[in-house]
Amino acid sequence: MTDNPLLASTRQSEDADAALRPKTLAEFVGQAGAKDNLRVFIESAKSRGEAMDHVLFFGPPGLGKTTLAQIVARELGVGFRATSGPVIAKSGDLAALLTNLEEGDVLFIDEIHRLNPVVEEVLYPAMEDRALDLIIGEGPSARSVRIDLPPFTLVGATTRQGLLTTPLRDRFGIPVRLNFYTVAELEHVVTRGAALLGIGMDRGGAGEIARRARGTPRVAGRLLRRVRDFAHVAGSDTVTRAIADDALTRLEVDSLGLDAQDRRYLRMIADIYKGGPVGVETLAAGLSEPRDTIEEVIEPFLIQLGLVARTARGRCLNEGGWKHLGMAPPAGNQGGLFDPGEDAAQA
Ligand SMILES: Nc1ncnc2c1ncn2[C@@H]1O[C@H](COP(=O)(O)OP(=O)(O)OP(=O)(O)O)[C@@H](O)[C@H]1O
Ligand SMILES: [Mg+2]
Repeated sequence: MTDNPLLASTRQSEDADAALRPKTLAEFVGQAGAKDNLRVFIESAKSRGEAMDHVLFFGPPGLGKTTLAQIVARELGVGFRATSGPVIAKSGDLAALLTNLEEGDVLFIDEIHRLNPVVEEVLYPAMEDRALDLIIGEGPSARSVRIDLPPFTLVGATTRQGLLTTPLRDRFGIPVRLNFYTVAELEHVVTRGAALLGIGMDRGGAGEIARRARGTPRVAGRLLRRVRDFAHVAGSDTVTRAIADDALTRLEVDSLGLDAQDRRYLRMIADIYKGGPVGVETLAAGLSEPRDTIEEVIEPFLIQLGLVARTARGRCLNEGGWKHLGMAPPAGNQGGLFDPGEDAAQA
């Protein structure tokens, strides 16, 4: 997912993110079910003195996968090694990472759906038997040697759980889905962030930013910084609802939290394809966006809001989508009639 400019800029803001990143489970806002379960698994692993089972975090960008991976290591009181799928080019690179782990360490592999298949093969025995199968020599004299690895916890993160191979997915004992945050949770994220950054913020201001943060803490953090700039220039030391609303409107973030890119996507389906169905490749070409960006970044939130649906025949605008654009569906349009099976499968 680093191939697209949007996510690349996301990566660049990772430094700014670091200041707001919660360091403990207690500080981590929302995702109550996931947190409760993780707490149990962490406590249990600690009391048994064993490495925790492998964990897979999956869900849209910016919901806290990397943050939780770091928290898991910290709460377990073990070392944290981080890498990412596309960076591990050869199986030898992964072997080197694995043999350098210390007992109990967390090895974090971001974008794990982008692992090279040859590298992935090395991971199977490492995850299952905590062993490494190496081939020594070449030709008829080649032999396989098994090396034991220290007990470790693999933490994988992906925005595309569906792209993981079944053997890899099955080897994670603890799969954790992250969901979009509620407005109340994001209000908490904004209030906490404002305090950490020394920004004056009243409840109205926090509520307005939270409502328009696309269900995503990373977006909340980004909007918080931008709104702070507007407040600063306006000579106000407290962000109120009016200041937040004015700033967000100028940033082209609308009442549902959709940005210009989201609206361009909705308008393309409405104006050119009369509400759909239209295939994702066609939309990608029309919007000059990579298909990945559409599927990973744009669509999940619009589907969550019920504005569009993924159907077997393509994307369709739902009634809410037409309404949000202030348009009426053309007569005879069947937008909203969709096959729920595909959405479930895509999730
Ligand atoms: N539950 C939370 N409470 C407070 N802040 C959060 C929470 N989750 C995420 N954040 C903030 O959002 C930022 C983005 O989170 P993170 O980098 O963990 O997302 P991610 O799921 O790994 O995204 P990506 O898929 O792009 O890698 C963090 O720096 C942190 O400041
Ligand atoms: Mg991440």
